[in-house]
Amino acid sequence: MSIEDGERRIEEGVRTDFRSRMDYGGYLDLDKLLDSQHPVSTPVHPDELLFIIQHQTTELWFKLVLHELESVRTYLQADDVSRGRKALARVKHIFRTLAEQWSVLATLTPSEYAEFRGFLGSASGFQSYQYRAVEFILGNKNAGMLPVFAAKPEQQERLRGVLDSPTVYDAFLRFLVAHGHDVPQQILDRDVTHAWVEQPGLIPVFQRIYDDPTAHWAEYAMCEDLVDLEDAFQFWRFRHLRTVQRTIGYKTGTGGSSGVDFLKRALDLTFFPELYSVRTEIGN
Ligand code: HEM
Ligand SMILES: N[C@@H](CC(=O)c1ccccc1NC=O)C(=O)O
Repeated sequence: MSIEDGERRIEEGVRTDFRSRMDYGGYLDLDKLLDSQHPVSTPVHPDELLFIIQHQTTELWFKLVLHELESVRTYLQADDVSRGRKALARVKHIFRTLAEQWSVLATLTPSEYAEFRGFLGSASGFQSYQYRAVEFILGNKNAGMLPVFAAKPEQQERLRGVLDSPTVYDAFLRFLVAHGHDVPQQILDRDVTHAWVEQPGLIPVFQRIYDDPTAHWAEYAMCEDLVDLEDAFQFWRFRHLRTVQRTIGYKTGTGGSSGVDFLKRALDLTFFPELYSVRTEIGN
């Protein structure tokens, strides 16, 4: 009998004494994690906890995204496309989850948010160092973001490290060269500290792959994975924009930007423009 009087019987072997054993909370450092929510509103607004947890969970996922993207780059450099694709798939699923998570924050009404927004001062997601690092490693580099982190030298240095390193796309182009594709040398020699700008010289390279996927399956699959990733990332940006619009309308941001209009312009940023442009040529 599995249920008695509505209770599941706890089996004999189930451990209950953790005075000298590793337990759940210890392993996960839950004391620290669950003691990290500090509302600043006075009196504490009941919805500020939602606001904090939504950000903290996002930052935790960003931490994993960055870690996985660094490994995608390493796998590509080591010519291990299968493992690269697997790590990329994980990142894609994280972004889909994060895009979906906006619906939780959307339960915060404009009037509820207005009641504690003033307590946030000039804090803004614009100052998220991990978000910026993810943008950088994917190619949206912008050295102008570094001063934002001047008050946090450790973060600023890590961000500078990502700015100075090749992107996932740079690593992918080298992978293509190793597999016999004719990537123009001046593209390979680019200054990796700059934002990626569309390179028409890459279109024929991708055209050759898309014209005969069977002959270039690994490269083809990786191209499609990158498109999936850009789509998922843009979807996150879009849902952020729409959540902001429904919550603060056209107010200027706490970070000092115009707000919705500034966020809209981020939708024009792109990581892998040639992978979209090549689609225009398919079937012609
Ligand atoms: C009601 C909730 C939110 C509002 C009203 C809001 C509003 C804004 C605004 C107005 C900006 C532009 C910068 C500024 O002037 O402040 C911004 C940027 C940003 N926010 Fe939010 N945000 C919200 C929730 C979130 C959440 C949950 C995250 C997750 C970490 C987030 C991450 C970001 C990031 C990364 C940026 C920089 C975007 C960029 O540079 O393109 N925001 N937000
Ligand atoms: N920029 C937002 C404030 C905000 O959303 C925020 C404030 C503190 C920490 C993170 C935030 N999230 C995203 O910008 C606003 O203008 O209302």
